[in-house]
Amino acid sequence: MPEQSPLELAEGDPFGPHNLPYGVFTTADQPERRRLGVRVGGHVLDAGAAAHALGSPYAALLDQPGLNPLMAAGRTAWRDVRRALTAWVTVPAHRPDIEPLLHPLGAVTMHLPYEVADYVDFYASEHHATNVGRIFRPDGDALTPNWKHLPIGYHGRAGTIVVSGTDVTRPSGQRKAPSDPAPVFGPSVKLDIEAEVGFVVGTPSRQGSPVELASFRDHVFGLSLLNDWSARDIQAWEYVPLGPFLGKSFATSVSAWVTPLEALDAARVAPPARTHDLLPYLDDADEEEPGGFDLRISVSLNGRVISEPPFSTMYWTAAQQLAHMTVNGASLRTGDLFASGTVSGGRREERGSFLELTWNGTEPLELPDGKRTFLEDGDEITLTAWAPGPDGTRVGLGEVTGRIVAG
Ligand SMILES: O=C(O)/C=C/C(=O)CC(=O)CC(=O)O
Ligand SMILES: [Ca+2]
Ligand SMILES: [Mg+2]
Repeated sequence: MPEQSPLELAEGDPFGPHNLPYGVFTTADQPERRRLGVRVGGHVLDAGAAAHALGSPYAALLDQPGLNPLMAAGRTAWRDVRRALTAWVTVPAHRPDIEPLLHPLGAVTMHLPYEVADYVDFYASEHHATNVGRIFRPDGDALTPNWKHLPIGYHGRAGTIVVSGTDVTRPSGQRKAPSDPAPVFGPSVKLDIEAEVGFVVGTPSRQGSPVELASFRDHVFGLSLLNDWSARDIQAWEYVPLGPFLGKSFATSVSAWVTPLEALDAARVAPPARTHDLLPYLDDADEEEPGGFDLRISVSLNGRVISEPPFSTMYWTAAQQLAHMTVNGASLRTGDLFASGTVSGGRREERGSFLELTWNGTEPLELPDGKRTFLEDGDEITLTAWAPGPDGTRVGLGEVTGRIVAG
């Protein structure tokens, strides 16, 4: 019997031709040569080599060590390249050219797929913000007065974003519990995760020109799963009044795969009903396209699912976040990454952080190997997700994984 082609995928494969996420890989025989790849089932297609083999006009965009040139090329190029890739992996006549350029995922090393420019992190889940407000500020209102009027965010540290699979060293820092007489220094004892989705900018914008809600698709290339590792003890002491700093800047993990927005057309949903009138630049009531995404996230600790945060519950949309972060005229650069904020649903088993899952350590998770409050050295956290695709298919978003090592 002839060997089955890697292009003949099982029915319902979440990495079929309806998905085609981008990544950057190296092979063992050429560990220094980073190449742009596209995931097809359990393989990665060497996109540059495929473009050359087929005489494609997109070879200059695809024969690259990273995604930046394609991201900068703009929406029409994104659509055309995706059409070409779809044909390359589906038209039988291309098989003899394409098949030799497919590498099994187990035989490649994945890298950060683009150079991160600026990094911004939002705070867009009403459930998360309410929980964190109750925990950190028990004497005040859970939501701050501005929360329903603008998507709150802060600028993070672009240079410490790492690709899935990278170990995370437990950070040290200052902490001071309210009952402590003075601050102490040492390894964080409240190391946590935040299950998030990161949106990456392709097309830049000019300084002084805000990006409107309706221009979201012209600028945003795609999205990835993201874990915003957070040291809650460092954060709780340092954040007043300027916000998160060292408690969140030591490492942020992203998936090796960037899913193009076009692959998620069937996953667009309306965000939750707005409870407050919005200023015109944020008012999405009359937008043609619903601003939410129906992404079903799953969080695992050492291989066991501990939470399933639903992204569809996010109050602020990525388009509103983009409009807000540019409304003052701040420009966008190719590679700017903005994260959604922790995704938490309304139920306990939908919370996207240990802070919330264990109520700041006061209600430990009961796991087969004992009670758990925050992360221990050796723990491995994996986020996965899928979204509805066309015709009842699923779009896999890959995974972001990281293991805690002692500091
Ligand atoms: O309310 C606070 O003091 C801060 C809460 C956070 O941890 C902010 C954050 O990282 C935003 C998010 O991921 O939703
Ligand atoms: Ca965060
Ligand atoms: Mg972080």
